[in-house]
Amino acid sequence: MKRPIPARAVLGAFILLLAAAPFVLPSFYMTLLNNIGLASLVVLGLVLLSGVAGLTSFGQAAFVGLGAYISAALSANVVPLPQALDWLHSPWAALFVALALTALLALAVGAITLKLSGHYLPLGTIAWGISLYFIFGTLESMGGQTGMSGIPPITLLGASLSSDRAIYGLIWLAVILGVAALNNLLDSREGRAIRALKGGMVMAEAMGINTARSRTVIFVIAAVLAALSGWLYVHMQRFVNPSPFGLGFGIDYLFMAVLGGASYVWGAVLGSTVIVVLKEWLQGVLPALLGRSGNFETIVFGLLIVVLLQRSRDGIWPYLARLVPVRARRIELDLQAEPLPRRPMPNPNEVVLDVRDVTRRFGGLVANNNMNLKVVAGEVLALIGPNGAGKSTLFNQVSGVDTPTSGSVQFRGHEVTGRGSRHIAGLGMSRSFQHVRLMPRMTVLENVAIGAYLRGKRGVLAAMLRLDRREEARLLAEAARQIERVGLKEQMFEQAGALSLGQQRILEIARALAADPCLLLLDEPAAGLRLGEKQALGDLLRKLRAEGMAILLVEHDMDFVMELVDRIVVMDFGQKIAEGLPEEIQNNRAVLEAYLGVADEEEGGAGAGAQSAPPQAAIAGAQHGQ
Ligand SMILES: Nc1ncnc2c1ncn2[C@@H]1O[C@H](COP(=O)(O)OP(=O)(O)OP(=O)(O)O)[C@@H](O)[C@H]1O
Repeated sequence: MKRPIPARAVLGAFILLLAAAPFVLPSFYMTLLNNIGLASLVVLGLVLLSGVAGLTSFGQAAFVGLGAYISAALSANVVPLPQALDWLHSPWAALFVALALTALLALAVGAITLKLSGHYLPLGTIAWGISLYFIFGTLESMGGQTGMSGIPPITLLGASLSSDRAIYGLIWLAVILGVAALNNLLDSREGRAIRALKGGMVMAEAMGINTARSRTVIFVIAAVLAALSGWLYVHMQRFVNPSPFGLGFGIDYLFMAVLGGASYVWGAVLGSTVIVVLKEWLQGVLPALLGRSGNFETIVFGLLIVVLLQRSRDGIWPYLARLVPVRARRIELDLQAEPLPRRPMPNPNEVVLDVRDVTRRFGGLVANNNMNLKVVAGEVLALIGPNGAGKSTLFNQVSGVDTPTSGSVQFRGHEVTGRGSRHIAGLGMSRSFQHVRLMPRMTVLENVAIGAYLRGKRGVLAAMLRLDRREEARLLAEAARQIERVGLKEQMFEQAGALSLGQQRILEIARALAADPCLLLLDEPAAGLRLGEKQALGDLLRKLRAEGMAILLVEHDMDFVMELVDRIVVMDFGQKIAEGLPEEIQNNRAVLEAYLGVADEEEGGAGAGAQSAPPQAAIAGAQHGQ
């Protein structure tokens, strides 16, 4: 097996090669490299948007056009300006105007399109992609479909970047800075929030992440990167017309992202390189081979997409990474980092959660019917009941995933009925899920750090510029402490997807604890755990209870419940049928009936059997049998 090369050495070699290129390569290759760099900038945005966050956009070429057209209009004096604003005609000033206007338009377009989900979102991006393209064609003052020339080159330190060789350095500087900024972003609090978008809105919002904001932020970043590419392009070509900004190019960019490896930042450069070079080569070879002219390369690309999607959805970056193994930078943990501030715990016996007459109807089905329960600080309350009793539905009403049809939920004295889960998480309620919701490709440490999202403040820009390191060290140290606390220290740097289901459940508890909650909602925490793991979980929950935490859990494992909890609420058909101490519940006839379907004693049969069995075993046995 090859020894991995340090990432810095590979990057250094790559930059050296890039720096040497203008001194050794003929003009044709400089044009090719420029085109690769320009495409890479757009595809970088797509990696963030589609690969990392799962939002597919076909419309990026239109943003390239926007950057190009705005800069062309300003710098070629198409827009008449008063003399005081003459400086706006410089390509550099035009760059800032182009980026700012593109960001504004992306905000507006994003506000409409990003509400769409599933395949409606890509369709939405196609719609505005086409619209913008046609708008460019209608700009008569800029030559309409024919286009316009006379756009000045960029000048830098008195030198005019009018040749391919001259502008090459600026293009690739932008690419390298773009790669660095995105890598920095993804390795930060906001980056984890963006990566969590792929895990679904419910999990991300429950961790306090404003998913709508995160989606908008990456949409704007991707649009600005595309506009930057457009600016460089238009001042390199010194000519603009709508054709390079149409839907076909939008598809090409997406293909570059998929081919390179949509979830790898460097995959953007790889995908762009392969497609730009292949296109150039095929455009020469295929017409000569077939004896007539035409865009035959499009057919080859179509076939290539189909093969790629079937054989390697992760693109070709993983193959390259295997060929040249790079030693990834391991996250550095500073366990001495100043601990994050903690929220004050509720007073002993303070009512932390108060559920009053909560009813939730789904059409004709009443999943929760006038449910009432209270959880006090320093108590573990179990919510039990047969499958379909309505426990998870109640969890959703409490945690803000869903809104009750009627009734109210109060958390620490705040009315939280119908407030979103993000708001409730901010007040100190944190949860795990019945079906684990974590990011399988992120490490255990990073997954748990998502839970601490609300305990940090540094934003996207600070992350890109690496100004967030102190806070980041504190967040990671907190995540590491919670991981140790739940007993997953050995697995800290493993991918979460490689853990057993039981360990993944424990990870979710660590993630919930990283939020510093005062109420913990655990949905079937013991499911899939081995005996030793269950005992360790029980010990942990007892310790948390002793610290004053309130815990509400849904659980089917009756041995686990009876040994651990202080009180039990039993549900059946959406209603509360019993409430009391574990020993009271074990002897409660209504509970036995609910679990075993026991009829009145007089009817005998199953009822008689159930009566003779020890109640706890009867409940547990019935549950397992379901
Ligand atoms: N979004 C929904 N739309 C329609 N019906 C729903 C919805 N969510 C839950 N239900 C129904 O509400 C009832 C209660 O379901 P719920 O998942 O809350 O039960 P549960 O007690 O958590 O069951 P389990 O122990 O199997 O998880 C079920 O009949 C279920 O089919």
